[in-house]
Amino acid sequence: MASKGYLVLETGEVWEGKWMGDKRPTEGEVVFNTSMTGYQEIITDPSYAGQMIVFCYPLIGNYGINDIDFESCVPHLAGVITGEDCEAPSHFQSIQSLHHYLEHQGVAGLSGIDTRALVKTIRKQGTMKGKLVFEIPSSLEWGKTEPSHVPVVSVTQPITYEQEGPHIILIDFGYKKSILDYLLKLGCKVTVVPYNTSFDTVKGLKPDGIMLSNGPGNPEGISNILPAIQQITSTYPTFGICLGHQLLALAYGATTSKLTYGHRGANHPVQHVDSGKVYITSQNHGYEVNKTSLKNTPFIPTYHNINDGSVEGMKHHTLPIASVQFHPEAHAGPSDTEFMFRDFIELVGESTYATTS
Ligand SMILES: NC(=O)CC[C@H](N)C(=O)O
Repeated sequence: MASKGYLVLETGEVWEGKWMGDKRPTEGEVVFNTSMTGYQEIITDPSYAGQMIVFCYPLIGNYGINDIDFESCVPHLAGVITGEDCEAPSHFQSIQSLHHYLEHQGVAGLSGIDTRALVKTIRKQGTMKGKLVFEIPSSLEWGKTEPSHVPVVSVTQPITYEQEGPHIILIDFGYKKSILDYLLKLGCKVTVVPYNTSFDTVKGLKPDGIMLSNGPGNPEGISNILPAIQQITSTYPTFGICLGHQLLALAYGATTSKLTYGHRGANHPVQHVDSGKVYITSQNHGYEVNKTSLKNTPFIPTYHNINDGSVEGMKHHTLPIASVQFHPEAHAGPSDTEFMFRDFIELVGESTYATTS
């Protein structure tokens, strides 16, 4: 029988549940995701490094874990919190249960939690730290907050995927495999490079375009790389996704701030400013680019969030640089905005300024 365990929040609130996965107590920032499916993709998205995910959908694990939908080789999240964990999955592609996967990968979790009530608490008080423990501690001490998890999740050496097409440098802040898959499907040669790669190294790889990936944590946590980002992106056509979008904004003088409880789910509506068209997007972020701060930069907003009006995309007013806060690669989520990968590759093909630089 599963042992009892507790989620203890920074506020002192305690939630009792059934322990699942790895047996070591853990701590992290407690965030919630509203997606109804896609727990495997969510759990393996490196952007969740250091965070515990509360799944709003009441049951997870019911279709098991397959060997197709991983977004990274290993999960980096700090824990999983769910209403019910299905221990007997049923799906023709399933190779193991979620419970076993978490156990093998060293990720702890709690099931049997009233996630609806927990989400209401987070919505009201904002994302906060939490611990998963076997016994309620008499006093709460928190581990040192790391400045950024990006150095942990990023590759340490460049990796090239050879193909005949345009050469895209994917700067890895914790990229989801689906981003690489889209680029490869479109025929690109892709080199994944470490997050702190210098301008000279990028130039030496003779890129046709740059993709700035998603990734974990506060974008200000890696502000040391902003001058390189500025130099690289003002030289080559660039597209930024999520953390990549936030870093781009910071590199050109805009500011970012933390949302109360973030946007994490597969049905976030965004509106294209010019056409008025609405797209349903997959999202996973806790920070936003401050709209007013874009006024002092060469960027103009291109998309905004229908729910809270926050900036969801921007483009440079003269150079071929654009970015989005949401995830056009989706996975999990709707493919409404996958056209963005095609548009970017077309732009790379038409662009002359990289080759003349
Ligand atoms: N998915 C991402 O790239 C997340 C970006 C950033 N870590 C945030 O939470 O806002």
